[in-house]
Amino acid sequence: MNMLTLALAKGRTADDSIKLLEKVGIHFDDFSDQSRKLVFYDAAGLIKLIFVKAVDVPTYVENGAADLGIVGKDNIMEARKDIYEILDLQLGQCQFAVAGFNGEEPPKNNVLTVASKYPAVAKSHFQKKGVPIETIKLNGSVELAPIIGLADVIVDIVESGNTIRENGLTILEEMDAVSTRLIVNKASFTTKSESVHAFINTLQTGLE
Ligand SMILES: Nc1ncnc2c1ncn2[C@@H]1O[C@H](COP(=O)(O)OP(=O)(O)OP(=O)(O)O)[C@@H](O)[C@H]1O
Ligand SMILES: O=P(O)(O)OC[C@H]1O[C@H](OP(=O)(O)OP(=O)(O)O)[C@H](O)[C@@H]1O
Repeated sequence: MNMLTLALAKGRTADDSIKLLEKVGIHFDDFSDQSRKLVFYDAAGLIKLIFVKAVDVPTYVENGAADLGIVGKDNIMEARKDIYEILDLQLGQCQFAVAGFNGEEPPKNNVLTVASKYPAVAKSHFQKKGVPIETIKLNGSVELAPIIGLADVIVDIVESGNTIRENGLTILEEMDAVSTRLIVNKASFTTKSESVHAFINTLQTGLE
């Protein structure tokens, strides 16, 4: 068996991801998302876990710096990397949506302006509908954009809907469902086949 490197997304899904790994018997005794440590080894010595920013997980996996990644579908869709998406881990469940002010007419002469943490996702969504847009990349508090006139609408993640509601916006269009996924480097899938498949099978037992 090869030791596998697993890139795990920091942020709100990290604890649940670690819990899922623990549930299937993969233990990281010294893991704490409060510590400044970025590399952890499982007790059996089979997995080297690197703890990285969610947005960077697909990059680590595509380049083979990590064999495996645990990251949200939002970041996978935005990154458009050449990787395999293998399992839906059913964590961090939410949805992409277009949101804005209800009843507002789309701009007639100029293109629709869309603010998002996910400009590629936004572009692809509106392109499929034949609607030309201009994207404005933001890194958070995206709901502010229509309020202060920075953009006509936003493309963002919605879970409870509280952020949208509390800022006076409405969902104008529902888009793809988002949840945390297991992704695999294409070369590792073949060259480390035994270890990768053992990991996938083990993780799958935690989902049933
Ligand atoms: N409101 C939400 N409900 C459920 N899952 C969410 C929600 N917001 C984000 N997620 C999922 O959790 C992942 C991590 O989100 P989080 O906001 O912690 O990371 P981030 O966007 O990288 O953070 P930041 O850029 O603020 O450091 C997202 O990629 C997404 O898949
Ligand atoms: O529908 P809700 O349950 O309100 O969740 C949706 C909110 O959660 C995420 O924001 P996050 O908390 O990551 O903050 P930021 O992106 O604005 O930094 C997302 O960008 C929405 O703003």
